[in-house]
Amino acid sequence: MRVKICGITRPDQGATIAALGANALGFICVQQSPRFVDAIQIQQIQQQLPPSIARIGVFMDTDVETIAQVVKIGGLTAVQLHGGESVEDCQAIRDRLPQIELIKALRIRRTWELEMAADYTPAVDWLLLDAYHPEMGGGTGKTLNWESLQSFKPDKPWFLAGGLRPDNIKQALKLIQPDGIDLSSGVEITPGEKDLVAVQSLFAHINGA
Ligand SMILES: O=C(O)c1ccccc1N[C@@H]1O[C@H](COP(=O)(O)O)[C@@H](O)[C@H]1O
Repeated sequence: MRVKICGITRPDQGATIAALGANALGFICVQQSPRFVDAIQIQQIQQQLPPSIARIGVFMDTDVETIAQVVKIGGLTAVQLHGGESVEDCQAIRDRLPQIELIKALRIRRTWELEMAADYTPAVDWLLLDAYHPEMGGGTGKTLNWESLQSFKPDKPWFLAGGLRPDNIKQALKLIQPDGIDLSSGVEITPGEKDLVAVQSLFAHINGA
């Protein structure tokens, strides 16, 4: 299973979280977020990481050339689209950056919105489900209704996100079996400052300790 820890802002924390067992790290490329990091900061963080770890840039409704520039400077291996990007937008990014893994996040308010996933699967590599929040784009700490996801079986692998924490991860994984999990505020002291003890506890829970 992929385990992504998102909202990394510091090289030392990125390296430690990779050593603790994360196989993907996320960088928030959304200027309005308190977890925002620019391309140079991402470059500095990623220089401390093992080559095997996925480096995922999180964008919201960003133009394709800006994304391409951050990918290049920051050394990203994947792009997560967390805004209102259309299937055509995803395809345009895929055409511009064919070597980059593409993840489309869907912020789910009502169960029927899961049907959108089928439209996106041909254009992306992964899906990601996050909880909807009226004022915030992400990093909200809000959980999805996990029972309602039990029949969610898209044609592409998917990440479960939204309000996951060391103390609820086992319950979530008992109900559903996503291909990856994605945590941000649930392993933080303050936005952008990760709680390394909480990250350690997360891996202990996942690994059944
Ligand atoms: O974390 C942010 O600040 C953020 C801002 C804009 C778009 C996405 C953002 N984060 C994403 O939110 C989810 C998880 O959040 P949480 O665990 O509920 O705090 C994750 O996919 C992040 O990539």
